[in-house]
Amino acid sequence: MLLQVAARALTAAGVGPGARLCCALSGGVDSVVVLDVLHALAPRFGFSLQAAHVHHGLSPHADAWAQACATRCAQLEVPFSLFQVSVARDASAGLEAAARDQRHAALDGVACDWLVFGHHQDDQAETLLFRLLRGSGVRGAAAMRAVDPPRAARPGRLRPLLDCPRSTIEAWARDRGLAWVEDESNAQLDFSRNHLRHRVLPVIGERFPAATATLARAAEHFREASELLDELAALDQSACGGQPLQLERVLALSDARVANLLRWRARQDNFRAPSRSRLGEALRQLRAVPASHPLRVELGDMACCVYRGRLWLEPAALEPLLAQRWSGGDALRWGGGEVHFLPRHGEGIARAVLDGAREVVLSTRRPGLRMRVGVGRPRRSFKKLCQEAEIPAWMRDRLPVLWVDGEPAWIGGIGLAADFACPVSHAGLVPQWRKWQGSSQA
Ligand SMILES: Nc1ncnc2c1ncn2[C@@H]1O[C@H](COP(=O)(O)OP(=O)(O)OP(=O)(O)O)[C@@H](O)[C@H]1O
Repeated sequence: MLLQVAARALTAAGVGPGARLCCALSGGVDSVVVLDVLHALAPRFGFSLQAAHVHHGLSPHADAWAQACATRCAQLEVPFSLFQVSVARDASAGLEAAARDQRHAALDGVACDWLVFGHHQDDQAETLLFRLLRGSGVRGAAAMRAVDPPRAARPGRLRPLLDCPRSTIEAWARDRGLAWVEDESNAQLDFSRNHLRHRVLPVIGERFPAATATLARAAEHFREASELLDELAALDQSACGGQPLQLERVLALSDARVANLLRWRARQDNFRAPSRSRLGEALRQLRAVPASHPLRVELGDMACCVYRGRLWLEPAALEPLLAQRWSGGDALRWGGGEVHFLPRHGEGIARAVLDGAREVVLSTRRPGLRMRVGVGRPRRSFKKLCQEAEIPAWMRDRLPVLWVDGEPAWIGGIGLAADFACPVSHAGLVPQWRKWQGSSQA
């Protein structure tokens, strides 16, 4: 039964001949069984198999666990890698979370298409209960997936035993005479999750024998709901004019939809999830303040900004700006973000002008700055340019200006000076301002 369940997950992931699988091997019963199952299925599917263990150096038994993993892989003739990481004992997110981050970062470095984990149905149920008790929302309560496809340079994640109860996995290990190590921390009841596993769930199970399967199913429902909320947010963003959002349309949505949209937007730009109370406060201000009024409400590490009927998110903390010389590079840092110089034919600033200049500097505006943005149009003051480009007052001192021999050639968020424009069929450079690292938008 275990083989069939795992085979179904591999098929669903499209694993076939030539795929490279790596078993994330802790040495515990779950991943030892996964390794065993993968080893049995490899000839049928034609994938190559390796295993990796992360040595956190936290337990006095860590060396023994790593040795047990190496021994088992040698018996199966499966290539084995050992990663040694050092976890800061005073990590602000907590020791377990820091170890987890280090583990996943190390495993992401394995040259493979899929990392395969030993998570099972009881993990799913325990995680749901734990998270609900900690106050998670729909997204936090969403189930792990059996198949998380690879993205960017990161291998995909497979959890082929996710639908199996722990008892089935342990029975397989006993029947096959497998050896595994016990993590002594799993028995410590002062860890909340262990308390749920050893004390709470058995009591629930006395009255509700199918509790584990039912809770795992509930986690699936939460995942579906969470995916639907993400889809709704993407639709709402398009209906509200994309980025930046049009405030009037946003305010036509219910509070719950605005909150969902802002949470989703925050995730897209790698901000931390805002607290419910701060989000409520932002919503109150958005609805109370006249649309023409500029607004900047801080929500944790991001700020919700409104200016001239547009709404967007940006980092709450503004990083210092340092003037820098440009000497032909692809990019310069600017505050928390960057200005990129993209080579384009017949577009942007004439390359020959930049190469022939005595000094090209990226810095902020200078007193008396005036610039002509269109051929034949008058030069306009910085203030006027900002008003036309609808740039709020609090951002104006942070706009990057490219000074070529003392003349403004480009202003981030405003555009190019007509006098510096690249003639057709000449080499040009188009400056592009990415306002902060992690921003999904240039
Ligand atoms: N030290 C390790 N080295 C390699 N793989 C590991 C290690 N620890 C855990 N794993 C992998 O992660 C799976 C889940 O382990 P465990 O339940 O201890 O972690 P978790 O923190 O609950 O899960 P997650 O890492 O997904 O948050 C294991 O079955 C195994 O595949």
